[in-house]
Amino acid sequence: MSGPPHPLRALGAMSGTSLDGVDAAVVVTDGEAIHGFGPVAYRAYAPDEVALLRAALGRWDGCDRAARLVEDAHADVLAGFDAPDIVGFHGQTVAHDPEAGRTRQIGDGAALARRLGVKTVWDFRSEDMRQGGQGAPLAPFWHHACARWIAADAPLAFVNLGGVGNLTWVDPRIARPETPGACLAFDTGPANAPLNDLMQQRLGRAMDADGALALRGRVDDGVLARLAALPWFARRPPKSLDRDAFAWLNAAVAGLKDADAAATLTACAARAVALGMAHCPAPPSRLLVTGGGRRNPAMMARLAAEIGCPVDPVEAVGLDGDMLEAQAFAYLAVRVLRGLPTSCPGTTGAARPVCGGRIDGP
Ligand SMILES: Nc1ncnc2c1ncn2[C@@H]1O[C@H](COP(=O)(O)OP(=O)(O)OP(=O)(O)O)[C@@H](O)[C@H]1O
Ligand SMILES: CC(=O)N[C@H]1[C@@H]2OC[C@@H](O2)[C@@H](O)[C@@H]1O[C@H](C)C(=O)O
Repeated sequence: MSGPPHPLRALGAMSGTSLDGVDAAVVVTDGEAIHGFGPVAYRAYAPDEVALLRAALGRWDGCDRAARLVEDAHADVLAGFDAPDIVGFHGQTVAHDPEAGRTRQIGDGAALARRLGVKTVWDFRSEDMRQGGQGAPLAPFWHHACARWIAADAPLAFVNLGGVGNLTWVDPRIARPETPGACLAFDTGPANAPLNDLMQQRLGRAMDADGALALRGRVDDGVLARLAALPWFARRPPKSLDRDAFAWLNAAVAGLKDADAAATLTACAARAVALGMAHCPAPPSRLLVTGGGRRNPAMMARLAAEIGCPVDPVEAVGLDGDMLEAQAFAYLAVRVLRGLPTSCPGTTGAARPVCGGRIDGP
């Protein structure tokens, strides 16, 4: 007689679009419910490593040195964990063109599995694209599991403010995430990427730490209005973006003083989320914010001002906003192992629920 599936100790790793480093986290799960959370770790990329990764952005082939760096950085950080049952390895996205049906994450999961001696699930996005999906976002099924873990009893939304922003609306009263009506997800628009690029270009800094510069500036409403008028925002989800899809914003603020430019790009990230809220099937009871942008008080204040429901960092419900994406790939790895779907029409636009990921290793 087969009982309920045994929970596994899954170790997930994510190297996000802001190119800051590798996040790694353990989740104990049967691929459906969350049974517990385990240790986490972070391995920052050094400045020369960031430069190597930046040079790979937009490249559909080559970049072997950048790929080796991604593998080495992951091998370093993942080897520090105690005997996981399975690894979920996202890799580093360097190019993403959903309209052309192509996406590229560098780093070889089979090589990583050999180095770690642990079964590894990777290449999470390709199968979704083959089935007509955007290949992103993939965290939504994890957000759904989190909403059930916190015993939410009404629809709510998660917003990830990484390089790009993405939003997941979930109805936790529906048990399976692939059931129509349980999840709707899409990329909202620019989040930290244009702001980080501005800080790097003008001040040689990686980010507007704590929103200090933006808090001193004035928002240029003309730029915000130009952003809001883009057909992207009216387009119905699912939809996903390349990191640099809104690079024109940096040209749009070129004539503004540093503080005003930072304030304007910060406001753009919040406005993109607010415009995205219109696509939710029903107003969410609350908005839970994850990703680095939740540490930026200027961005959070703009968001709270633009959104018609309570806005809180995910820490308000006991989750770890630095690790949610790494945890997502731990969870998805177990789902792939069990043959459960990792995306569906409501999250990526795939024609049907898709189980996406390659499995390699012992
Ligand atoms: N204290 C802070 N103040 C302001 N901004 C911050 C702070 N901490 C992090 N950030 C912003 O968050 C970014 C990192 O966010 P995060 O780690 O969520 O991105 P990511 O996972 O790489 O991106 P993505 O989710 O798009 O793949 C930083 O590059 C910075 O812009
Ligand atoms: C192609 C790609 O790597 N997309 C990332 C990126 O960063 C945020 C947003 O754009 C999201 O679509 C996705 O990452 C998260 C982990 C996701 O797939 O849910």
